[in-house]
Amino acid sequence: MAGNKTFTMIKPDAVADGNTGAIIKMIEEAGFRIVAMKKTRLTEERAGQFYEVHKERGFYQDLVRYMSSGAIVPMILEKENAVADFRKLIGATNPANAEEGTIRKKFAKSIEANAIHGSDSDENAEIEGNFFFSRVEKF
Ligand SMILES: Nc1ncnc2c1ncn2[C@@H]1O[C@H](COP(=O)(O)OP(=O)(O)OP(=O)(O)O)[C@@H](O)[C@H]1O
Repeated sequence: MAGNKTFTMIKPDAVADGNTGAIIKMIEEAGFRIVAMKKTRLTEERAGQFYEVHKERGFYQDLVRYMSSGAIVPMILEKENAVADFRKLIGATNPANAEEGTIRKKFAKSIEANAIHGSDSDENAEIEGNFFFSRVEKF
């Protein structure tokens, strides 16, 4: 039976450092199927839309600048219990608190340049996936 879905994107620091392949390997080895994937770049305006929920936070402007500073690799992933299991695989937002064996422990540089994003609910996974991919790309 098909599992449920989550959305992720490899962030500019990790793509620029050449860690895309290693991160995708960890994701697939953890049992996630890649439903959709591309390499693209966000304008400041689109990055601002994506992180709109953080608009009032002090780090918002820096985050928008950082997220539009280089290429990213967004993906839709499928697995049983996808959202929770993926959050476990990526580890804590701040890499200083991320557990051994997590993607952020291995690849994140700081609380901002933390290598990867993972949706925090089924509802947001759907919204975020639709932000990057059209219906025909999701197979
Ligand atoms: N205090 C902070 N200073 C700088 N950047 C931050 C800070 N807190 C969060 N961020 C950045 O904003 C992103 C979104 O913050 P959020 O609290 O939603 O974390 P998260 O859910 O772990 O991350 P994501 O949504 O990217 O998976 C973080 O991944 C990080 O890049």
